[in-house]
This record gives sequence, C-alpha cells and structure tokens, in this order.
Amino acid sequence: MAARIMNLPKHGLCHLMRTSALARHYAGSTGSASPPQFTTLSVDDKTGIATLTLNRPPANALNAAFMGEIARSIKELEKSKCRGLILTSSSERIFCAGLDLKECYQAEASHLQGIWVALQNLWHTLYSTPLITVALINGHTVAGGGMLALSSEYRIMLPNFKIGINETMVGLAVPMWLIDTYLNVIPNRRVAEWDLTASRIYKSEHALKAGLVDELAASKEQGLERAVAFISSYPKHSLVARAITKRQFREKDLKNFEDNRQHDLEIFLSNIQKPNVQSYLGEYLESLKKKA
Ligand SMILES: CCCCCCCCCCCC/C=C/CC(=O)SCCNC(=O)CCNC(=O)[C@H](O)C(C)(C)COP(=O)(O)OP(=O)(O)OC[C@H]1O[C@@H](n2cnc3c(N)ncnc32)[C@H](O)[C@@H]1OP(=O)(O)O
Repeated sequence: MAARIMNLPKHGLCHLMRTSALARHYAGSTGSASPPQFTTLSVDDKTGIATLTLNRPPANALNAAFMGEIARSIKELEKSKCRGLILTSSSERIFCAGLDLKECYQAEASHLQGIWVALQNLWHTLYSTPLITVALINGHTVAGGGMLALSSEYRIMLPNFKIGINETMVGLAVPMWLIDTYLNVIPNRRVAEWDLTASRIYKSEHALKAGLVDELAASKEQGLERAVAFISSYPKHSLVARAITKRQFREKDLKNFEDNRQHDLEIFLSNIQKPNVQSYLGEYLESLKKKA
C-alpha cells in the first residue's frame, strides 16, 4: 500500500467558527498552522483512507493546541480526495484521557476559554465532517476522549479498556451537545440518562453489548483492517449522498449547539473556576499521580 505522511497545509481555522465573537477571537489566535506536534497523519493513496494518530504522551490529554491540530487535519482532509478517516492512538494503553486537567487547574480565565472553545470546535468539526469516520479505540477513552469516539460514526475497540463520559463524577454537568452525541449512539434515553448521570464507565466487552462500540478487535492491526473494511464498504458513487444523509441526521444537534455555543462556554467558565471545583480538581490530579 502506498502510504504517505502528510504535512498540513498552512490554512487557518477561520471557517470552523461561526457564532460567538469570543469563539471567533480564539480561532484567530490558534488558527496558525504550525507543524503537527501531537499527531501523525498518513494517507493511503490507493484506498483514500487517512489515519490520524494521537500522540501526546502520556495520556493524549487534550489541550487547545492538540485539539486545534486534530480539527485542522480533519478540515484539510475534507478538502482532499480522502473518503475516510481512522482516529487512533500511538499509546498502547490510552486512546484519550479527555481534557488536560493539569491545564484546567489554577489556570487564567483566558486559557480556560481557549481550551473550551477548542473542544467545541473539535466536536463540531468531527461530528459534522462528511468524511467516513472510525475511532479505533486502542486504549482507555474517557470524558473528552469519549467525545472523540462517540462523535465518530463507527467504533472499534480493543479488549480490556474503559470507555465513558465521567463528567458528573468530576463535579460538572454534561453539556447538551454531548448528550445529543451520546443519544446518537445509544438512542435509548433511559440508558443514556442513566449512563451520563451516573458517569458510567464501560469495559470494552460491556460497551459492545450496550452498543456503545460496534466491534471488538483482538489487536490494533486487526482493528485497522476492520476500520478499512468499514470505510471501503461504502461504494464510491454513494459518497456524496451518504454525506448529505449523515449531515441530515446530525443537523438538529449541530444547530442546537450553534444556538447555545456562547452559553455553553459561559457555563464551563463559571463552573470550572468555582473554588470547590478547583479544589476538587487539585485532589483529583493528586489521585492520578498517586496511582503511578
Ligand atoms: C474537575 C474538572 C473537570 C473539568 C471539565 C468538566 C467539563 C464538563 C463538560 C464535559 C464535556 C466533555 C468534556 C470533557 C471534559 C473532560 O475531558 S474532563 C477530563 C476527565 N478525564 C478524566 O477524568 C480521566 C482521568 N484519567 C484516568 O482516569 C486514567 O488516567 C485513564 C483511565 C485515562 C488511564 O489510566 P492508566 O492507564 O492507569 O494511566 P494513569 O497512570 O492514570 O495516567 C497516565 C498519566 O497520564 C496522566 N493523566 C491521565 N489523565 C489525565 C488528564 N485528563 N489530564 C492530564 N493528565 C492526565 C496521569 O496523571 C499520569 O501522569 P504521570 O505518568 O503520573 O505523569
């Protein structure tokens, strides 16, 4: 297979953001296309399938630069002739541990704002992309990591890892756009409500039974083969109609998000800066360290 590593062209993020002035301001300040730092991107010229590998050790925790990089890659792939995207991790244990909590602790408001706007943009970009998207979950994926997996169209997971959205457990409410994303995968509202209110974290095998993931693969190599097979199962002539149909399914969620984008940012900023949340966050970070 003829695979190549792509350098991202020097395009900005300006088209990723539409509503809030704050959001537009932030996009301007992070939209510069510096060379990829936290991801590698390879494209198979024969199949038209791209593989974006998350590579921010130790936990692929999401900071603004990392999230901007992922979103820019997706946008660039949309402009190319790529048909599909596989998201995976270079780590053998962690697909993505969610937001970089170290960067959320005792941070300036402007920094927190940058993180949240980058998360909003990344969600919007991944959830709305016409590309066929597969998350190859080769490690634990929680919170913002769960968001990456659930925003993709198809999930293939390796055994013995954890997946879920644990925001209530860290003291904060799940935003509506993430609830909509969850419901798009688990349409049973009762189960979804239970999972998200209880911060339920599934092991791979249970995630498969619950429909949170679509397949288990024995190894990353097998997972990659299955991901390619999934993307290739869509005939070329169907791709435009497929993309429009996908968009229609997701349109209401995207509109709800756009209508509430600024409010969502304000809620996050207000919650994350509360002394009790910061104090809890400090303890939580200590507990993560103590595990080592
Ligand atoms: C309390 C504030 C929350 C703020 C956000 C609230 C927003 C609410 C709205 C929600 C919308 C969606 C957005 C989500 C927001 C988030 O993503 S919040 C992030 C929550 N993430 C977590 O709670 C995950 C914490 N990590 C783990 O549970 C485990 O690390 C793991 C299961 C992912 C992996 O376990 P294991 O393989 O045993 O590795 P560890 O030894 O635990 O970790 C290795 C290494 O990574 C560091 N690390 C882990 N997670 C993070 C992280 N999220 N941020 C920064 N760093 C992280 C960990 O400290 C270890 O570092 P060292 O090796 O000790 O240096």
